[in-house]
Amino acid sequence: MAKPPDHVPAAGTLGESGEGFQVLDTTLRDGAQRDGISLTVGDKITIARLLDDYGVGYIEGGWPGSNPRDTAFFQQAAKRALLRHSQLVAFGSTRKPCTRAAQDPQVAALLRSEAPVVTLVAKAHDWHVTHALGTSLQENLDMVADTIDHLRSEGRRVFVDCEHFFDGHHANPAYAAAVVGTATEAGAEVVVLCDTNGGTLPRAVLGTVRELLAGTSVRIGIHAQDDSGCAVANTLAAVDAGATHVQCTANGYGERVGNADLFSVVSALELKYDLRVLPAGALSRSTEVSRRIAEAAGISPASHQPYVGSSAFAHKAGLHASAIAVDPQMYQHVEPSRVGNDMRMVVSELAGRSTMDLKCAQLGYDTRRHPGLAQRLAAAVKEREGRGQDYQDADASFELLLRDIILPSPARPFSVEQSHTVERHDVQEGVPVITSAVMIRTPSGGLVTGTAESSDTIESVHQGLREALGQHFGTAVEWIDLKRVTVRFLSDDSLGARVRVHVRAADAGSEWSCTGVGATIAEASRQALTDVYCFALTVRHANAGKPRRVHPRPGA
Ligand SMILES: CC(=O)SCCNC(=O)CCNC(=O)[C@H](O)C(C)(C)COP(=O)(O)OP(=O)(O)OC[C@H]1O[C@@H](n2cnc3c(N)ncnc32)[C@H](O)[C@@H]1OP(=O)(O)O
Ligand SMILES: CC(=O)C(=O)O
Repeated sequence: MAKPPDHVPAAGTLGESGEGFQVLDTTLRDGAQRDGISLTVGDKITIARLLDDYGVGYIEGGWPGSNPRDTAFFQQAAKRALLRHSQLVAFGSTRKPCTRAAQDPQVAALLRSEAPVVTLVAKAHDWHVTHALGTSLQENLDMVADTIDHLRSEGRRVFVDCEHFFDGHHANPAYAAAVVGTATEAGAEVVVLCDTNGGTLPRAVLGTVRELLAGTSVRIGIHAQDDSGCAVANTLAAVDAGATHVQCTANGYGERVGNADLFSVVSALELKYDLRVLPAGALSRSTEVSRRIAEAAGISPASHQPYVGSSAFAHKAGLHASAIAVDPQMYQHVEPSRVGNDMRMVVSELAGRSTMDLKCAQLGYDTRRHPGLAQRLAAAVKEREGRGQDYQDADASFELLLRDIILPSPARPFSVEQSHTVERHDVQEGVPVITSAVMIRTPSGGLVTGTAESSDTIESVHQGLREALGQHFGTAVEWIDLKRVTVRFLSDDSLGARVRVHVRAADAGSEWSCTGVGATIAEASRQALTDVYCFALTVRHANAGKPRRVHPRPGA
């Protein structure tokens, strides 16, 4: 583990609430500035509760007075005593030029929010003061001092977000430092240096924060936008230089490309800097909290997000798997369970025997009882992927392939003997009519045919197959639903045009995915759908109610 920087308090020296080192989450304010997010008051309450349970020190709830929903959120938060662990923070700006903070309606709304802490955004770049705000450099300093003074006189703790600090410091270091000095003298508890345009790189952050800290005793914070892909790195660079307050958003949501991701930052601070910034045990809930916040925000979870993404600990390359079989940490920077995530083996043409051994163990099969199985499986997967198949997101098809090899035949509950799909155009209705007839052979050797019509090819094949299965298996197939079907047209000089279909299916208890490939959509979907029902009628039935083993340790 890397040694923490010298200035950082050692683990155990921080208060239970993280007072020694402050984490401020601004998902409900800056996160809501991401295009595509529109949080209702209820969504905000849900996210605030998740963050509060997770244990961040401060939750910035929005800008009271700027819109009805933010105002209502603060009213509800006050009425319900929403937060148990975290401090609620209201965000707003310094007063308007040439007025008094006591007369500024926006500042009054901050007080009315009843939040005990206020983050004030203040201009720190001289060009922004003169050209965007349209006032003098001195008046901007007066706005900072007057607003802090007024809020403090009303009993609020004040954090100051120095907007465009790094660009401003580059252009006019003396003025940027004067804004920090003014905020400090007026009693700001934290002065937060913002990389508002996200263009600053870690080396500049490190140098600038270090330089600033040499001349001030105020607590310095960092707020980094991710426009250069450096928000997390910049946040950690500021901590390296001595910052002890970090502003982040869940899953990095935020204006333009986003902010420093809360889960990456707290994971790094806890696991790599050995700092306790969350209550004991909270870090291991990171993956769950990340996904629940994504759900509340209406954004699909990012599979490749560091630490908490579903692919953060997914291993595809055969050589990686062979070392993981010795010790998973050989190809992992942290143990996945520390952040509540899982290790996952990905089956593909890039896999070798070790991937197959580990994957089979994850699926609950002991390959040691079947000498040569891993090798045969790897060869079968490579050969099929060479024909266009893709097993990466099709564990159920892989498990059927594995069972085809290890079980005495017939391993499957039925086989498709024939299937035909024909399309005609209904002139009266003006739509295509696709008819599919699917003949299956049952375990007793009987033949059953199902026929269906639809305007959609996959639906027609699906209903034809289901009709045939229903005649033999009865209600056993009725509880199966298709959740998602994806079709990809493959162009490969050696194969000619091919179609690949992925189907995600579900019953009341779980979901599973299958794949098929063929010259037509009908052929590819028939293969994938056959796997869907074979899996349901064998593996799902056999495992109903039984937990799957998911974390095989080598030799376990
Ligand atoms: C870097 C950041 O992300 S800071 C957070 C930014 N977040 C948001 O803007 C979201 C919420 N904002 C809003 O709902 C609206 O912009 C409001 C309610 C705040 C203001 O709306 P309006 O009064 O219609 O003004 P508008 O948005 O056009 O302009 C903002 C005004 O604030 C002024 N302003 C900007 N920064 C500051 C500051 N730090 N201190 C004081 N005034 C400021 C601007 O100069 C402009 O003044 P003007 O009214 O004299 O032109
Ligand atoms: C305050 C803020 O959100 C920024 O400067 O980016």
